Amino acid sequence: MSSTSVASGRIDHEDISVRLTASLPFVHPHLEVEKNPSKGRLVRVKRPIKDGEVVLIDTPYALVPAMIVDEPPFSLCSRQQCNRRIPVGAATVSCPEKCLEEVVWCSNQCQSQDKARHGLECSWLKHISPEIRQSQGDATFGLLWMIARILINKTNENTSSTANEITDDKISTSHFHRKGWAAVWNLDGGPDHFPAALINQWGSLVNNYLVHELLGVKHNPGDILRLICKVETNSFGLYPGITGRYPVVSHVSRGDYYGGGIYPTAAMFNHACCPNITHEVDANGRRMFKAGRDIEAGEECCITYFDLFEYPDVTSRKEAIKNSWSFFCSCERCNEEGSTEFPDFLQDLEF
Ligand SMILES: C[S@@+](CC[C@H](N)C(=O)[O-])C[C@H]1O[C@@H](n2cnc3c(N)ncnc32)[C@H](O)[C@@H]1O
Repeated sequence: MSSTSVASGRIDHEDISVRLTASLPFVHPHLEVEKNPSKGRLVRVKRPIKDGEVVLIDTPYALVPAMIVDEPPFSLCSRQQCNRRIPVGAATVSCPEKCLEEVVWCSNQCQSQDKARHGLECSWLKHISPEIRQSQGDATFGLLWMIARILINKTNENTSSTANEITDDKISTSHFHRKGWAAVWNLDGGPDHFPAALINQWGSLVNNYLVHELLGVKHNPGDILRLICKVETNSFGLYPGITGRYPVVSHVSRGDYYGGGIYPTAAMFNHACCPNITHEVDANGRRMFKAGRDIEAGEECCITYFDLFEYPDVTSRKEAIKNSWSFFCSCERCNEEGSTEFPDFLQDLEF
């Protein structure tokens, strides 16, 4: 067991495994959130942080198992307070209603403790998911299931209505003081961040599938649409390995996707292709962020949003970011590598 402590901002894996989820999220005392005109909010370091220090540990507000890969390396225990990853082939408990193959628990105890929560999604999964998967595809179903689980967790949290009063222009920089649904609703991303055609498509999905009598929770369709925008802007994938080692080790990938989730506190990190923060998920879905090098006071803390191993050149990285997150990366590495590339407009000129 390590002698370091959360209070000093230094924790290691052994500490985390015995710490109660209730004491999370942990945010290093040297971090603060501020606003930037081009990137929105960002996380900055007030006082230096050493290479390897844990800077943040977050618990997921909701997780869903991978829907888009044939053989994910793990399934996930459905009980939100457990989230255990279960290796393929290990024993699991399935839903007695056989609602969906991907719904499993790691033990009878988890299944029985999750009965009430799962009861709110079970009929919807059983009767509506086949239609969604067939007509909209697995990725869209995964997104809608994530939204359904968030709404169920919000309902179970029994939050006050004040969390719902936030509008996009009022999202607050005091994000680290918010927890649960209040932190989810304070996330960036509104309908104006996405093309109108996509918003219309999501609006139809909300009306057809999420405002539905078989889903055990009811919400305003406009708010559900805003929630989809927030989830699309802020969700994290689950991978077995570490994301964001830098410099990139050319033969080390973070491994295969096995699920996705919303980590409301960690979603404050912006992206850089030369990240100074790594992140990794433990066996219960908790996500730990560590300094990848010494970080000086005043530096921004950035993670990478994708596996840098898969996108070695600046052109493929810019393309991936544009397609998946709709922003233009101007990190130090892209600026440096981009300046050595032949600009697009010159390629069109005839000499
Ligand atoms: C997960 S959120 C990060 C926190 C966000 N800046 C906020 O205000 O809550 C992702 C969004 O942040 C912005 N962002 C992240 N990294 C960026 C970067 N390198 N350059 C520009 N914008 C970035 C984009 O708007 C992106 O959709």
